[in-house]
Amino acid sequence: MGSEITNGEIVVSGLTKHYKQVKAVDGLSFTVKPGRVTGFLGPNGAGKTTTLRMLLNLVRPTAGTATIGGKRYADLSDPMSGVGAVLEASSAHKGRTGRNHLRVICAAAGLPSARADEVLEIVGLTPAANRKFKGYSLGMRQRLGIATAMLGNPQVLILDEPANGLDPEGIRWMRDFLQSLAAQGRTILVSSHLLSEMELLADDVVIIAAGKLVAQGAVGDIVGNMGDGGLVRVRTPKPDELIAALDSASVVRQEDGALVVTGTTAAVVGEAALRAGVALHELVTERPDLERVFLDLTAGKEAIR
Ligand SMILES: Nc1ncnc2c1ncn2[C@@H]1O[C@H](COP(=O)(O)OP(=O)(O)OP(=O)(O)O)[C@@H](O)[C@H]1O
Repeated sequence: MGSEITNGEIVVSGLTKHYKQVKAVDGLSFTVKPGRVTGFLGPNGAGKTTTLRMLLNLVRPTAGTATIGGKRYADLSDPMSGVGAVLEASSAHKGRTGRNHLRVICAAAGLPSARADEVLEIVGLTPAANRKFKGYSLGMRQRLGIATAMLGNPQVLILDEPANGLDPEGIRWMRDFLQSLAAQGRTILVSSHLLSEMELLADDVVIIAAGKLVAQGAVGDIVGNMGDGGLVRVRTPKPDELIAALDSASVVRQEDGALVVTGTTAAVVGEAALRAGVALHELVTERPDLERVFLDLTAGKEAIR
């Protein structure tokens, strides 16, 4: 792996990018740890791509800094072995095979052409190595993009929306692939606008909206906190007695006779039923629609722009 970066921690500090009136990124600070897959999550237009572009020295910040392994990208002497990135759906010369596409880049970068076959193997594209790019599916194009980013055997991998358009099997492959790279001690940063994707792919998550940090932490903790607004669905032959035993303001009667209780847990409802001496025929916790909670968490911020 690249010797220049030994600890590929990404540190974003006070990062800001203004385009005339638009505060695309606005005083953003977060860190990304090596050895983990970190999801960079935010609704469309939140500023994810602009942040990644600043990290890769493709856009100049209005203020603040972004470093990888303690250095700005522009100061890396061998960026290819330090950082691999795929910012857009991969494109290649349509009539060129995947293998030749990679060989051309190897030649330009001074890498042995055998490296092309190694990265094809790493991303599972060997069977399609001699097929032309124009015949590649979206999933194969994503893999070829990642293969390109892996040419320099980078310590840090940055992928913009890598799961976009993948089918469940493709997402499962992506998860296993990214997890295996993280297990080797690499730093993996992947963006998405879908919480459900991040739940599948990431260990940690950084959530932004309107260019600002909303939350950062282990994906399980963040999703767990979002789940606090859970619902308990309960069915009893004596609903009036149960409602009397609960905070009635939190209970909604359903048309099918069930009760839905908000802001509580199944344990609290079960114990209230026991105290009231009513039988329960059903008691389930319903997970809130996390995508909905995520949108609520990040909504309203749009208006700030
Ligand atoms: N070159 C530019 N000039 C002007 N405004 C820009 C430019 N690049 C981005 N923006 C604006 O900055 C904001 C953030 O855009 P950005 O692409 O970083 O968001 P994003 O989170 O990556 O969204 P998406 O998922 O849609 O790509 C948007 O309002 C966008 O219109």
